[in-house]
Formats: sequence, C-alpha cells, structure tokens
Amino acid sequence: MSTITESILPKVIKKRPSDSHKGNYGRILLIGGSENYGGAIIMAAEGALNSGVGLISVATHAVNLDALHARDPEIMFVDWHDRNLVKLIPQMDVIVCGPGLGVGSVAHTIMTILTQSISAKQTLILDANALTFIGQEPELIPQTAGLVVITPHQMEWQRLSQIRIPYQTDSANVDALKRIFPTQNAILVLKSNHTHVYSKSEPAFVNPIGNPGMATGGMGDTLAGIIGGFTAQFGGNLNSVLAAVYIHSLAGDQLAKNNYVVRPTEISALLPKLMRHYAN
Ligand SMILES: NC(=O)C1=CN([C@@H]2O[C@H](COP(=O)(O)OP(=O)(O)OC[C@H]3O[C@@H](n4cnc5c(N)ncnc54)[C@H](OP(=O)(O)O)[C@@H]3O)[C@@H](O)[C@H]2O)[C@@H](O)CC1
Ligand SMILES: Nc1ncnc2c1ncn2[C@@H]1O[C@H](COP(=O)(O)OP(=O)(O)O)[C@@H](O)[C@H]1O
Ligand SMILES: [Mg+2]
Repeated sequence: MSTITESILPKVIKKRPSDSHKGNYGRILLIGGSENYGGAIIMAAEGALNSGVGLISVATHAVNLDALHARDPEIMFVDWHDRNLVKLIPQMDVIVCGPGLGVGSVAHTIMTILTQSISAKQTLILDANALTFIGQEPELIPQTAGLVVITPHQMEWQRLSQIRIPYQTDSANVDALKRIFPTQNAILVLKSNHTHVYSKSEPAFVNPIGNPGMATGGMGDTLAGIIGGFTAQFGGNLNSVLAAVYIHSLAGDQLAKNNYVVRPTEISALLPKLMRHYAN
C-alpha cells in the first residue's frame, strides 16, 4: 500500500504555456442530473470547470438548464433527449457519466449509447447510477475506452462487486476490478474517509487526508468532475487520478480549518488557487 503525497500535485499540474488556447486543455462531457438530482451534475461540472478544462458540456434533463447557466455560463448545455448526443460523444476527450443520472429509461438509453460509442482515445469516468447500471447489466460495461475510472462509495462498490463492506480488502478489490474489467485499462477510486485507489498493475494507494466536514451530499459528484478535469488536461492516467483525489481532500482540509462543514461547491471554488500554487 502506498500513500498519496503532496508531491503528486506538481508532478501532474503543469504551468500553462502562453502560446495555448482552450482547445489545448481538453474537451469534457458530463452526463447526469435527472429532474430531482440536477445539483449532482452541476456540482460535477463545477469540479471540472474550476480544475481548468478548456471546453465543458453537460448533457442533462432540460429542467436543469436555467440553474446550470445561472451558476456557470461557461458551460454548454445539451438536452439529454437530444439525438445529437451520439455525435457529441466522439468529439470528447473525457466523459463523466452518473452523478444524479437516476435509473430511468433515458438514463438506460444514454448508458447504451455511451457503451457503443466510446473509443480508445477517450477516458470514461463512471460514478453513482452509472455504476448501478453496469452492476445490473454487464453488457453496459464499456469495452473500448482508453481508460475507465470508476468512483463508487463503499455501498456502490458492494453492489457492483458483490463484496460486502467489511470484506473490501485490497486484494479482494483488485481481484474484483480485474474480474469486472478483464481487458480494459481500469482504475477504481473506492471512496471513504480514506479513499483507496486501485489499478490493475500498480500497488494500491491510500489518500491520507480529508475530514468529516466533507461528509456532505455532492462531495463525490464534485470529485468525479475534478477527476474528469485532471484527466482531460493532464492525461488519462493513474497520476492524474491520484492528484485529483488528493487536491479534493486538500481543499476540504483547508476549508475545514475555519469551518465546521465543507460545501462541495466551496471545494471547487478553491481549486484555481491551489492549482496555481502547485503548478510546475
Ligand atoms: N444534490 C444532488 O442532486 C445530489 C444527488 N445525489 C445523487 O443521488 C443518487 C443516490 O446516491 P447516494 O450515494 O445518495 O445513494 P446510494 O447509492 O443508495 O448510497 C447511499 C447508501 O449507501 C450507504 N453507504 C455505505 N457506505 C457509504 C459510504 N462510504 N458513503 C456513502 N454511503 C455509504 C449509505 O448508508 P447509511 O447512510 O444508511 O449509513 C446508504 O444506505 C445518485 O444519483 C447521486 O449522484 C447525491 O450525489 C447527493 C447530492
Ligand atoms: N469522513 C470523511 N472524511 C473524508 N472524506 C470524506 C468523509 N466522508 C465523505 N468523504 C468524501 O466525500 C465524498 C463522498 O462521495 P459520495 O458518497 O459519492 O458523495 P455524493 O454522491 O453525495 O456526491 C468522497 O470523496 C469521500 O471520500
Ligand atoms: Mg456519489
């Protein structure tokens, strides 16, 4: 077991060259936000936006449009019923699917489209209800992504892996990751008060920081967006994921110094400052 340290941040976060434009910092699509869970996809999108992705689109239920644009006019909106979603997916570097997705029929259709259209050049991050779908229907497990990152909390991992929470040991977790994704490049971010990160070839990593002030709905949605932001800009690889996990908790710890509770949106708001500090 290795511990993620602060040194991962300057290793991953790069100073921006003057001669660059938004097209150099990645294109990301976030999919989720049913009628009742619009906040989840907005929080995920803010995690991506504030970690610096060049171009961000959100595919969600139309009821979420005003709230999304009132908070974040930088983000493009796509109605998740729109057939053009099929054409949009191949244009992306990274796709985050799941926050507030729900388990309705549109969500199911979207999962099917995604599984069929994802390519080896892309990173796919699956969170929340997207994990429910792949647990119930193995045909929805993406086969062709360049990298798949799954971000369950312990109960979501129990549902997907069939490993009950007390039995979620490192070796059982890696075995399950290999069983679920036998041929894919896959990373498991198993969230808890000390999140563990597993890949199929490296030793497990533990995140030593974070605090219980972060136990607020939307905290994981925000992390999924930050992982999307880091992989879109800094590459679809383990180090980008480790840096995203670490900076999410680092922001949480800085906020908890003077606050009893940490709001997920405040974590996102702190990212540009932290990234400026650690950029190398
Ligand atoms: N503002 C919004 O729009 C928000 C929308 N959201 C959306 O809601 C949807 C449902 O997601 P979900 O995570 O709330 O529900 P679910 O998957 O049933 O898990 C909860 C169950 O797991 C258990 N549990 C055990 N260990 C655990 C652990 N370490 N961490 C967490 N839970 C743990 C836990 O145990 P208990 O609390 O009973 O002790 C409970 O029985 C999803 O689409 C999501 O995106 C949220 O993101 C919030 C903000
Ligand atoms: N006690 C805690 N200490 C540190 N981090 C925590 C604690 N409780 C929750 N978190 C973090 O908050 C996030 C919760 O994720 P999740 O349950 O998916 O939230 P949501 O679905 O509400 O967005 C994870 O990143 C987890 O590590
Ligand atoms: Mg969650």
